[in-house]
Parts: sequence; structure tokens; C-alpha cells
Amino acid sequence: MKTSLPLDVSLLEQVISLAVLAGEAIMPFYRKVGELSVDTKADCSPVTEADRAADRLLQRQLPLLLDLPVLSEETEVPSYKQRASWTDYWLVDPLDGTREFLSGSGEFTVNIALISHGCPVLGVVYVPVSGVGYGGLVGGGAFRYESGSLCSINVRTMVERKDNGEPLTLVASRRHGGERASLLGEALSVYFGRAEVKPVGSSLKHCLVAEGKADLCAHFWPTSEWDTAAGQAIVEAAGGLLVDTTFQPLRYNSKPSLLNPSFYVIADRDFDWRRWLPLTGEFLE
Ligand SMILES: Nc1ncnc2c1ncn2[C@@H]1O[C@H](COP(=O)(O)O)[C@@H](OP(=O)(O)O)[C@H]1O
Ligand SMILES: [Mg+2]
Repeated sequence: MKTSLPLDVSLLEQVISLAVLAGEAIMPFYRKVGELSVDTKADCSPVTEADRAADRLLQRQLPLLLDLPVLSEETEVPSYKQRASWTDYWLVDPLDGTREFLSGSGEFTVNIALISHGCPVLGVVYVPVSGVGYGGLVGGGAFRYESGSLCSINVRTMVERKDNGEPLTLVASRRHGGERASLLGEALSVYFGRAEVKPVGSSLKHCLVAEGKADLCAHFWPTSEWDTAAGQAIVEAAGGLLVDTTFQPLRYNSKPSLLNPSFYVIADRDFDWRRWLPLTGEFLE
């Protein structure tokens, strides 16, 4: 379905600027992370004042760019009846990877996506600790942001990977479903000679695929729609895919639950991954 939103690089740059501001709201808390009080949400995941500070900023600023509803991990989710009428909306995880934030690993991100007709059409993932960001306009290119400038990024093909002598690189959650990702890595190494499994927190996983540093991400643990939407836009804009285990792209706001199924992020969309990947995605550890 064609969107009527004014999608261009200027909008993407403005969203990146907001993600940078959200990062600036988070960083003072990160510098004194040992002193932060941590609350636990219904899904047992942690939340802190840093998540809430970034959320407040994005709730205020995003509608000034495009006056649309904002659905966020840190704000009460409207009923499905109410949400179902939305054609376009902002979908936000103000601090993705809160466990990584608390551990001090730096692998946490600000995720902002624009959804139109159930599909991510624009996405930004920003890493406050490094100051590096990623942006994607589906059909309009993907970019890496650093020190105020953007450069184009693309996924790598399996042939490019092989020609460069790189092992097949699989990224997976640092904390969830690790056993299953390791087994998949072992199985793939039988076919591809060498396969490395890299544990990475948050949506950085998707960005490593988008910028040609990884070939695959396998996520066999529940996530919510705000965890994947921005990364999906970036990966698709860079030429890749984010699909469920039947190889259908993830859709958004299409059911009462906001939980995603298991998914794969795929760099080379023309490679016959169906031959090599498990086609069931039960959330097994
Ligand atoms: N049981 C569960 N249900 C829903 N989402 C879950 C979950 N366990 C983990 N997640 C999501 O997975 C994200 C972390 O993914 P990863 O392990 O790949 O880094 C968390 O993001 P937050 O840190 O934003 O809460 C959280 O939203
Ligand atoms: Mg998250």
C-alpha cells in the first residue's frame, strides 16, 4: 500500500536529531548507572528513569515533525480498538536494551520508527555511547550517521562475504535464546565452513546486518513491535529482510497483542535461506 507521508532524507535527518537528543537525555543516567533505581515491568523486564526521560522527550517532539500518534514501550498502550484505526503512527522504544544499559556494556539504542499501513517506512536506531546512528527510508536508502554526516550503507551478499574471506556471521541476543542461536551457528558451520555467532544487545543487531558486517540475525525469544520496527526499516532500506520463520515480513498493529513471533534478519535476500534455517520458531531456550 502506498503511503501519503512526506518521506525524504530531510525528515530522516530530523528524526536522527531527535534520537541524538534522546541519547543526551539518557547519558547522564548511564554515567551514574550504579546509583539508579530499577523498576520491573509486567514482562519482568527492567525500566529506569533514563527510559522515562527519553520517552518524555520523544512523546513531546515527534508529533512536531509529523502530527501522528506515538506508541511507546514506556507509555500506556491504547486499546486495540483505538489503535486499529491508525493508518500512520510513530513507534518508539526510547531505550532498547535496558539490561545492557544496566550492565554498562553500552549496547543500548534509541529506536524510532514510522509505520504506515502496518509496515515500517522509516527507521532510526541511535547508539548514545558511540554517537553512531543508523537510518533507513524504505525504498529511499539506508545510512550510517556519525559526527553530523550521513553515508550510505548496504547489506552484503553471500558472494561478497565469501570473496572477502569472511566467515558467515550470525548475530543473536546477548541474553535471550543464546543456546538455540549457538546450535544454529554450529549447524550452519557444517555447510558454510566457518560460522561465527556474535552476541549483541538491542537493535544494534539489525544495524550490523544493514551495514554489511553480519549476514544473519536469529531471534527465538519474544520481543515487542517497538523492538523491531526501526531495525526492520533500516535493514529493508539497506536491501535486506526482517521476516518471521515462514519468511513473511513482520507486520505492525495488525492484532491485539504487540508481541512479535521469532524472526530472522537476512542480509542477502536472494540467497535460498529456506534451505538452511529452521522454519519453526517456538520460543525454546
Ligand atoms: N518475555 C519477553 N516479552 C516481551 N519482550 C521481551 C521479553 N524478553 C525480552 N524482551 C524484549 O527484548 C528486548 C531485548 O532484546 P535483546 O535481548 O535482543 O537485546 C527487550 O527490550 P528493552 O530492553 O527495550 O525492554 C525487551 O523488550
Ligand atoms: Mg526494547
